[in-house]
Amino acid sequence: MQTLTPHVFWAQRHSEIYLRVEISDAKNLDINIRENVLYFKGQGHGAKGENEYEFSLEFLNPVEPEIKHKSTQRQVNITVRKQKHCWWNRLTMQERKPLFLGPDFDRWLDESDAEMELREKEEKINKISIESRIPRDRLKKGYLFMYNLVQFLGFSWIFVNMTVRLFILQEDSFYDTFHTTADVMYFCQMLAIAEVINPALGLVRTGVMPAFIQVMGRNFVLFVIFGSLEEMQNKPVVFFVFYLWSAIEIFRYPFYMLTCIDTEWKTLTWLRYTIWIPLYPLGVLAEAVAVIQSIPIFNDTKFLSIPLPETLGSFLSFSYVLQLYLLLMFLGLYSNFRHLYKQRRRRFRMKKRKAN
Ligand SMILES: CCCCCCCCCCCCC[C@@H](O)CC(=O)SCCNC(=O)CCNC(=O)[C@H](O)C(C)(C)COP(=O)(O)OP(=O)(O)OC[C@H]1O[C@@H](n2cnc3c(N)ncnc32)[C@H](O)[C@@H]1OP(=O)(O)O
Repeated sequence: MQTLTPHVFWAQRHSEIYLRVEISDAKNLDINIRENVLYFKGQGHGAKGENEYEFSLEFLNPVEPEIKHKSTQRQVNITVRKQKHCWWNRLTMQERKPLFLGPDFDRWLDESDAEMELREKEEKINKISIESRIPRDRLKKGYLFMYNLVQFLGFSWIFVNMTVRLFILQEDSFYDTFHTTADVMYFCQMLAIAEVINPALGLVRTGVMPAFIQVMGRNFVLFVIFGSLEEMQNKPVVFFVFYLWSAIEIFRYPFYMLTCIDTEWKTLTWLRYTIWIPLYPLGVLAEAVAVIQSIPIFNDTKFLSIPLPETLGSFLSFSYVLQLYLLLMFLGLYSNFRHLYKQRRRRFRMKKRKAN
């Protein structure tokens, strides 16, 4: 068996070199790159029958040392990655083209065609990634739409129920708000925990902290102050707290529902980003009144108080937690008021920019 040089054909793209070695049924292949030189050795069937074949090529520019090769019945295909994404003037370091080397016209492209091919490939990838995002987007919007719809229905029921009772029973309706609406309020506020989870999972573009302050603040008042103290449940303050909470939500949730279907109703947007200005401080004030009214009840009943060792006194009253909570409440009000103010400015600035 003699050692011969095979015919080798080449083509390039911006990031790769393709070599086609004209030997069929190749075996015992040893192909590697050392110091930017490709060494090829192998047995196979070429123009002069079954022989050993070998060649080497020193590349014009640096290439990656790892190569991919595949031997078929007709040829050996080699792919080498360029270190830099660029177009080469020729393949080898030596200016004169080796005699055994020629262009692979099946894969040959000039620079501008290769660029076009690259752009087409990128466009295809972008299209695929957009297409794969569409069902996920639909699912997300569907979930948010349903969530907002359920909340809207819940808070509307509370608001309408309280309004009708106010018209019919007038002041008397203040005293049984809890017994007539608490179940629905429990349901809506438990569900509202999703409002902390949604931004945490990246389902809505907003901060986790404002939602956490909002949901935890309300749930503390609802479950701890009203829910656990029967003495609080027939106080008029429940009416004011529930009325103020639901008054904002009957605008906020339909506003979100419309954003889920990429629709905007200007009046609703204005209401969502404006009526919190009087409602939020009033809501916090009503909640603060509820907390203050509950302090003597917690003190008298010792409910939720922590028993202490005798040397330190008998109980650590829950009223200390409530006093701390009152402070937190005003810090929460400040933080969320600032957040909502920023959201309002961002929203109306965006609209102005769109109008110009
Ligand atoms: C025991 C531990 C306790 C620890 C806490 C202690 C602190 C206690 C402080 C308590 C203070 C709370 C008082 C409060 O309870 C009183 C009241 O509620 S009174 C009634 C008036 N209240 C309000 O007006 C507040 C209403 N609530 C809110 O506005 C939100 O809950 C809030 C998190 C405060 C702000 O919402 P957000 O940050 O989401 O702003 P945006 O509405 O502008 O939304 C931003 C973008 O996200 C999209 N988004 C958001 N949610 C949804 C959704 N559910 N579905 C679809 N899309 C949603 C929205 O469209 C915006 O997108 P884009 O910018 O693209 O338009």
